[in-house]
Amino acid sequence: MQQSKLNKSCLQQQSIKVYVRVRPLLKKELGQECIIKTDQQKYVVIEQSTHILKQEYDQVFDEQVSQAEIFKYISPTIHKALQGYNTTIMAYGQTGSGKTHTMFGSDWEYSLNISLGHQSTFIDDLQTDQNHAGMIPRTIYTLFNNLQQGYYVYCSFLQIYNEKIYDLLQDNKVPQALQIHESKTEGIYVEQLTEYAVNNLYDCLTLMKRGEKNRMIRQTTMNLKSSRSHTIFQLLIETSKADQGGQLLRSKINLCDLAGSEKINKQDSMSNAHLNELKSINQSLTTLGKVIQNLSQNNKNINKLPIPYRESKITRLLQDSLGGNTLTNIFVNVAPNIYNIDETANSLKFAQRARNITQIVQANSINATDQELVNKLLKEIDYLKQLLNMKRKGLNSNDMHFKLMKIQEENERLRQANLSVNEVEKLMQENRKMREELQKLQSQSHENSESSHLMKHGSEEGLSQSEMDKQYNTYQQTKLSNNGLLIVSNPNMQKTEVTVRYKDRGNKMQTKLGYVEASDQVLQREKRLMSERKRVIERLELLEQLQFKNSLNSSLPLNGKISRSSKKNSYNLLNRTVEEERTSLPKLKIVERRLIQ
Ligand SMILES: Nc1ncnc2c1ncn2[C@@H]1O[C@H](COP(=O)(O)OP(=O)(O)OP(=O)(O)O)[C@@H](O)[C@H]1O
Repeated sequence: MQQSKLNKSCLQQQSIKVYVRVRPLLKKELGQECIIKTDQQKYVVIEQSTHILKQEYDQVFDEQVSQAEIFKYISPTIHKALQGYNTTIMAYGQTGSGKTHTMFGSDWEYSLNISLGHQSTFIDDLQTDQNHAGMIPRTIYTLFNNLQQGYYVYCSFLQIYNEKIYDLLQDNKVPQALQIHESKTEGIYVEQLTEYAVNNLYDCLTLMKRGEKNRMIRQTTMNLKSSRSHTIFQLLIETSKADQGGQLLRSKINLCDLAGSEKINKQDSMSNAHLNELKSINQSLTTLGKVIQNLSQNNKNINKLPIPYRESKITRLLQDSLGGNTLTNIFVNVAPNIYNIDETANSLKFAQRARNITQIVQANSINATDQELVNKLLKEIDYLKQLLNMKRKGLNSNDMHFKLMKIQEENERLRQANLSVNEVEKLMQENRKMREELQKLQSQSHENSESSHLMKHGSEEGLSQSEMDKQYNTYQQTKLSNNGLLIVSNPNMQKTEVTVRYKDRGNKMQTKLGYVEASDQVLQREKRLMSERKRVIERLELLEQLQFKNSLNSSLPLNGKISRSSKKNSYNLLNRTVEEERTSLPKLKIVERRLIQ
């Protein structure tokens, strides 16, 4: 096996690109003095007695410049990501300066003309909209529009709140703080962060909206909906087919919306929670400032300063974006009014320093037969299988042990063998398929748990099927017109979504979303399961007789034959239902034939 290494394409030197964006005055600020001027879309000019400056940036956007116009400067980096370059786009600035507006947009899907035929309208609007959708939805749109066959996309979304990392795509009631790790193949990564396999633009936008909803926000003096956490929405792009040189491409797009710094307002009484947030936001931004300052000085000095990446979670996670192999674009958002002049001057100082940082970048590719990659894939596949197994068992009475056992044996065989490029490609596809199945099961089990609760309420109310259907239709329309993104799906056609009414403890009428299962469909499913179970048991019994006849007491090679451990495990499984008989039964048939010969 070859040594683990990231293959290097030609190295390029690249400065961090810094864009300054000045937001317009908000309604509540109308009439206030604007102190920021822009010149030739390159310079920021401030001429006040306390602050006089004229500074150059890669681009300066005044309040007139639309989101669509701004995205034109970002779009080339997204294309670079498709060639294997890691890319980061982040927004920095004081609270209320327009970071979230720049990255996500401002309630854009509500403001657009989204009707019941929402999908095409939504996409058309994203294409033509000038001012609502921010850099993240536009990045997603551009990425999927340019994705070639054989490219896979995975998506994750995290927030750092009070110096703890949380997964924004898990609707955990008690969120679990996650840990940062570093490995040779992965670089710096967050353990247990869910990575969703996304196949299209809709799925990806839906995840973005789901995560955004889970983010911590609070009303502050500066902003009605102030983000209280740093977020990173990450898209991982991988090729599933190696090129002629046996290389697989792998790159990341980090889309980061930082929390904004905020002054302690002595007049306002702040809650302890608010003060704690403020302290940890300001501390992490100070560390980010130090990192940027030292990196920019190191560019000029021979004596290198230490870079305090580890002093905050955000700098640790962005380590590669700030001082490593990444094409980095920073938006520095500023408010235009005199009231914020000190914060604006600080933000511009940060922007100047960031501009001095140069990075050495290269496209990433991994040798498909790299031992570390292979080990990682095998480990992941083992893990996913176990998860899948548990999920499947939790969902219905079908038992997947038999299948799992077969796959584990196959895995063991692969582990001992040197893998060819083709085999690694197969592993990657298997991994992807399992992730997709797991995601489906996860969303189904979520629906199921909601369903049993709501079914109860539905029956308590004694709603008839037609009443439920009527309410379902009303619900469907509300949901589509409210959201515009989520499709109410009914994947296995065994359930019908309804809105059920019920009385709460205070005897007040409430409505909730629920599901009803058509009874004949349930019966049919049970019947099918029973006959599958019977057939599998018969096969296993026959196999046992044949093995006995042939006095097969020693292990056989695994490929296409059955081992002693399989035999033993098969017997343990006799009383369990096996779901995927179509895949397991043909294999058993082959075994029988060989034994008879
Ligand atoms: N370019 C812009 N055009 C129109 N409105 C804007 C623009 N930038 C910001 N706003 C508005 O200003 C307000 C504050 O913006 P936003 O929430 O994006 O700030 P922020 O920097 O993310 O703040 P925080 O750090 O507190 O989360 C919002 O109401 C937003 O819609």
